[in-house]
Amino acid sequence: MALCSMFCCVKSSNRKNQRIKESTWRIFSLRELQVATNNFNYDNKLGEGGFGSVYWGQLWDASQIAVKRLKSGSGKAETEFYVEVEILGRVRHKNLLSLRGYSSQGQERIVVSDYMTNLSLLSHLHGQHSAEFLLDWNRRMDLAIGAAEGIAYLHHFATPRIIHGNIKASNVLLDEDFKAKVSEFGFIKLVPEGAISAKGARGYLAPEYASSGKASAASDVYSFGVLLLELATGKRPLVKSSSTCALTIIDWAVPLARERKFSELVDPDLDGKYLEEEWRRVLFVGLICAHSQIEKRPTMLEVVELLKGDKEKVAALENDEMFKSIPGTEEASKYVVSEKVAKQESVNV
Ligand SMILES: Nc1ncnc2c1ncn2[C@@H]1O[C@H](COP(=O)(O)OP(=O)(O)OP(=O)(O)O)[C@@H](O)[C@H]1O
Repeated sequence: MALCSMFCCVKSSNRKNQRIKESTWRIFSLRELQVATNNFNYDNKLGEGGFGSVYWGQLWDASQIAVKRLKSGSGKAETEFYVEVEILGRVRHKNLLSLRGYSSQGQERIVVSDYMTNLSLLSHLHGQHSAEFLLDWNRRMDLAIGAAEGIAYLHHFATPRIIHGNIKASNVLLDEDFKAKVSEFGFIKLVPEGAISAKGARGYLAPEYASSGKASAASDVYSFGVLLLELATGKRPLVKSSSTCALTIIDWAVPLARERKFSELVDPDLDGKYLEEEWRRVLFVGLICAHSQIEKRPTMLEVVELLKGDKEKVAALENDEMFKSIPGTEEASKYVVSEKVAKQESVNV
């Protein structure tokens, strides 16, 4: 908390500065990053994921940065790292967190980006900012569309096309105006295969990605669907169903959506203040994205259109087979299967 307030103080005085520095791309020396992060001090640590740890830092010009130090030993050879990171560094879109540069000395492989003052969707939905209720419905809708546009850019317009591979709430960052900045796109190319299946991605991985270890545009769509469901329901990707078991948010939501029990699905933190039509759109789009049959999932471009409210497409979506009520037994047996799976995975909830 102390660390957070320190960041917030520095934040406002640096806003202007940060905007000016945003687009510069360069190689950092290890020494400069050591100075900026107080030698990768524990107090500067923002968190740790499957690839390594992220530190808050401040450069000589007072701009704030996030420094991702990839796990030692997992580093790619210098040339390979350089090639991949240079490709990612060229990607620019209003809803993607651009890289500022990198450092590659000895065994160290470090990626530098701007520090996002409002942290991540994870911290607002389930973490340190959740009690402040800063994500009203308008912001959530805006974040959903923004993040979808960022990912659609990666899939359909970036050269070469980029698969994100690790879409989740901690990788959707919020800038000072609460606009979505999707981070860590393409990082799966910077780390060894399998790093993603770490426990942090639980509940986000499409079944075919979890079993093959191969990410695809369709597996990104699945993960994005889970994210939409989190925004609509306020639940985590794994929903507690008993003291020892959890369901995926999809298995929890599908039966309720089929029975049109929306009041049981909506995030109570919204306190009834949301546009029903938009909320349903986010719910149904989220569910179709997470369809178990890959070919039924929309592309990210279609997701953007749907979220923006293409009336015909949304109506067709709500009438999709997936949301037709199925008599008793099938629904019940689906729950049992999910519970078994959850048990086998010894999910900790
Ligand atoms: N540029 C940034 N600005 C602010 N916070 C950031 C930034 N980059 C990362 N973070 C935060 O730092 C924390 C650690 O990030 P990190 O990416 O290491 O972990 P993760 O997202 O949980 O897992 P993974 O490595 O699988 O993405 C997360 O809470 C993330 O939201």
